[in-house]
Amino acid sequence: MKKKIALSVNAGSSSVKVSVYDVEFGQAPVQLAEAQISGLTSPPPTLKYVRDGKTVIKAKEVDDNIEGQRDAFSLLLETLVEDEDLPQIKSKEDIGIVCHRIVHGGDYSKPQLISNETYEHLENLNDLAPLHNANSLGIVQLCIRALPTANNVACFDSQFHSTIPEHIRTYPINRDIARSNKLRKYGFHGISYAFITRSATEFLGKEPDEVNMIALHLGSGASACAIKNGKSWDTSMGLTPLAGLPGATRSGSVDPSLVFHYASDVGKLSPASTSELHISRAEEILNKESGWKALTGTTDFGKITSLAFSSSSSSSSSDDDDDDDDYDHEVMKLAFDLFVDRICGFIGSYYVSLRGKVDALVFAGGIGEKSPQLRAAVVDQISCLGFQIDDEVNNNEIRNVVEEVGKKGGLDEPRVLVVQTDEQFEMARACAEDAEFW
Ligand SMILES: Nc1ncnc2c1ncn2[C@@H]1O[C@H](COP(=O)(O)OP(=O)(O)O)[C@@H](O)[C@H]1O
Ligand SMILES: CC(=O)OP(=O)(O)O
Ligand SMILES: [Mg+2]
Repeated sequence: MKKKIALSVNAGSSSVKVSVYDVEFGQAPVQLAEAQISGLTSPPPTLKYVRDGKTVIKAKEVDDNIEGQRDAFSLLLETLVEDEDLPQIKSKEDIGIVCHRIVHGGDYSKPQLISNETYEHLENLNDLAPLHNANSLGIVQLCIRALPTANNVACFDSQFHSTIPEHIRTYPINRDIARSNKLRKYGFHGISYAFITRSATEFLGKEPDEVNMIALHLGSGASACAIKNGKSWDTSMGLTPLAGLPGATRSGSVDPSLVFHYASDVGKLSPASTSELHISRAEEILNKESGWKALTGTTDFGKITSLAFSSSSSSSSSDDDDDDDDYDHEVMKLAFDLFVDRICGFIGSYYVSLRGKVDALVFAGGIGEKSPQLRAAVVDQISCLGFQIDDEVNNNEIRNVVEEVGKKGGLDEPRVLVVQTDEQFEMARACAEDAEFW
């Protein structure tokens, strides 16, 4: 009977989450601890640490030396190794497997043990996920050096979407160039969609190949996914994680010509390019200088929501303060309404693409799980399709992995669920099942 301690590392665009599992080959991983640093795009970043299901550190501000995902990971690893009440990791040698979330996996259709060859292959994909892949590979490098006894495994966000049919994943461009440059829809957040699909299918009491859903992963990066017979049928992100819905610093889909009218130097390499990541000004503008940050000045959608719903005629002491409050309220409401509009656009399109056979709409990700206002606004706009929110349940704190927030209507009426997605668990689960990583 083989047992190992596994770390699952999820480097998102605004956070790094690391979970520790006791893993037995072929069995479901058992979580021992979870540490995360969030708010990397809205400093100061904060550290949260949970051991044995109990919160040890709730939201400790960490100092400004945390420059990015790699620094955040170092601090998380230190937190775990130095915790005397986590006896399973007394030293770094106790860690047997590290599962890394790699957002762009190109054509890989299963997780890969990271050898020199895989690493080089993945490096070539860095430019196609400019907020993710190079950061994750930085963490992989650190693990190779700091944890020499561990197997490093790459798990891909794009893998779940390998089932998208050709007519949906193809862009209407020259076919030879598309083939040679591998230009097609890949799709991301797939580790999360795999978790969502299994959890929601079990909750609905259906067989895996008989469930149709529209799932929304709404976090710093946001996407929608149409799931047909348990498999990805379409998703809103594309060749890169820029397409589709807007995000914390991303524009989402805009007219492709827009960027050429935005500034004159957009074809040039950005000064922020490094030897690991080549990024043009155009990509930098649309990936890092747009989205909620550009529109409202904050990447925190919780703040956007509360200001959007605050009264615009507050009784501030001066006229200037009143003007500021009005501006905040107006621009936050604009951002909120814009997001609802774009999300509903995808739901409508996927509802038709799935021929109206939809068992459930699922909300997940930081915003999907924590914003009852957003869920209510979306469901209200799509009520013509039969979706209905239960206001009382929707406003309660979400405690279980899957919770129903829709009104329980007739048998044929689509359900509305919230899934507390867990990408770290999904990666550890996949690694526990594959003998190659043991
Ligand atoms: N109470 C809240 N209401 C709305 N949005 C929230 C709330 N709390 C956190 N968020 C949003 O969730 C986002 C983080 O989502 P998450 O999925 O954890 O991010 P990442 O993409 O880094 O993995 C934050 O950017 C924040 O905007
Ligand atoms: C793919 C993606 O955008 O991921 P995240 O939301 O974690 O940044
Ligand atoms: Mg994420």
